[in-house]
Amino acid sequence: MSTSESPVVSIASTSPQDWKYISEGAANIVFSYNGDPHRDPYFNGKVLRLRKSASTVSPEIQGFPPIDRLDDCDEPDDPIIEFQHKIIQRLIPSEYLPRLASIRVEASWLQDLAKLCDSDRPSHRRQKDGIDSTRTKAVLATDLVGGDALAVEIKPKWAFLPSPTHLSTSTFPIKTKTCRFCMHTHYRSQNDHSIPICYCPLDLFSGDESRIDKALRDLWAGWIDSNGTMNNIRIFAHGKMLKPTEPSIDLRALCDVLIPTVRSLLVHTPVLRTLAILQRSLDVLDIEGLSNLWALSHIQSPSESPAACVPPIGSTSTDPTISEWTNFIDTYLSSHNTLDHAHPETSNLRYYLLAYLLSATFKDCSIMLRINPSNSKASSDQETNSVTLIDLDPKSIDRLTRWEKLDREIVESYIGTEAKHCVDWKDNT
Ligand SMILES: O=P(O)(O)O[C@@H]1[C@@H](OP(=O)(O)O)[C@H](OP(=O)(O)O)[C@H](O)[C@H](OP(=O)(O)O)[C@H]1OP(=O)(O)O
Ligand SMILES: Nc1ncnc2c1ncn2[C@@H]1O[C@H](COP(=O)(O)OP(=O)(O)OP(=O)(O)O)[C@@H](O)[C@H]1O
Repeated sequence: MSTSESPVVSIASTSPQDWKYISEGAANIVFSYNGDPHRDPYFNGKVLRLRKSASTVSPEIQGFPPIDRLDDCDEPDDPIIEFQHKIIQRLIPSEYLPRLASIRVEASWLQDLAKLCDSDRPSHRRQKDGIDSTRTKAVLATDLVGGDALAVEIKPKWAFLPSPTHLSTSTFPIKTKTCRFCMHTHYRSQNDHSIPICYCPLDLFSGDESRIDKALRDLWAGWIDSNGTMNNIRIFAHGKMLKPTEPSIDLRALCDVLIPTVRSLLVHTPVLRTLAILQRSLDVLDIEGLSNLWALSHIQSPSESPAACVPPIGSTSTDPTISEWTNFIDTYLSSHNTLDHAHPETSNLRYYLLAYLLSATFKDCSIMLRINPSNSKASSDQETNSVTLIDLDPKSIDRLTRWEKLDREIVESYIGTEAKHCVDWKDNT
């Protein structure tokens, strides 16, 4: 597949009917190429990742120019392409990443695809959003679920307990005992009693085979209990997402194949450990410490208003450009460990803001595990099992205010509950 530097090809040489719905998240919807492999070989083994927009929001409100004013050449490539190429690949070896390329798309083609896929989409997503047909560029990526392989997607979420250094006296006893994911699950379960509650990411990230096994069995139980709607685990066969209630599935046999194979893949891949180290080291202050540093730097700044008027965290900051990200990674790789994180300097506020944003990317990505059928004939081109990280988009700095508020609400909702003890992998090393 071409890289971001190559000429951008157009989707128009395929028909919307050639694309099969795979799945979607909050921001993107993904289709796999299912057309004639000889007519359009460029698209074989690829998925199309399209941005979504809120159903009721007009393009002007989303901040995009209206369609008739968009010059095709003006729309930049989706930011994930350059971000993965120039930033993520300096932290994660490219063998664990899908290949990405930019592709031209057209409004009428996208609108036809939107009609075709409507019935495949989950109703809670359909009510909220749809394919953003004002975009003129999308992303082609390696298809990680197609072919004969089984694929398991795990969204592991937060890998660590925070460093106690910057926690307040009230949050310290809670946040150092129960992990953020388990508290978030508890918070959500107050409004939705059907949420599966067993899975703990610290088991999955523990490096300990029996705890990884427990995490996988908890995810499996969540998959069954939620009828495949829990977003922390998805299972695909022949490019299609499975539901546990599908009559053709032998659940026992599937579980017996999947859990040992996925466990073995996870025990042997460096990906989980790398993710955990990145998440932890980039979120070294916790949102509480970052918020204190933000407030301090605004109080100290002579041009700012008095302390009482400190703006919400991140609200007056701009999103980093790619060159700022590049400088950040240079500093992270050369000097992160030399900084005194227990006493962060206000002059380093921007560094810590970017670090937190990047940590958020690694807290929200997913791992795609491909398991090839063991009974297939051995051949020279037989694929091996693989582990790939997906959904490594840059996060916007305006999320910081929401993350700070959410952190407060999650912890407050946990006060007074019987605290779950989540064991951090760092305590075992
Ligand atoms: O805030 P969280 O931890 O709930 O994470 C959001 C995810 O919810 P989850 O907890 O995985 O169910 C959420 O996932 P779902 O839509 O719930 O599948 C998104 O991944 C969201 O990121 P973005 O809007 O795609 O950039 C995620 O938002 P960010 O926190 O990454 O901004
Ligand atoms: N390269 C790929 N091959 C196969 N399936 C994919 C690929 N990339 C994404 N998918 C599927 O599409 C889904 C949505 O993609 P993605 O996670 O990138 O969207 P998102 O909106 O950013 O998600 P989230 O809400 O979790 O942030 C994934 O959860 C996965 O099931």
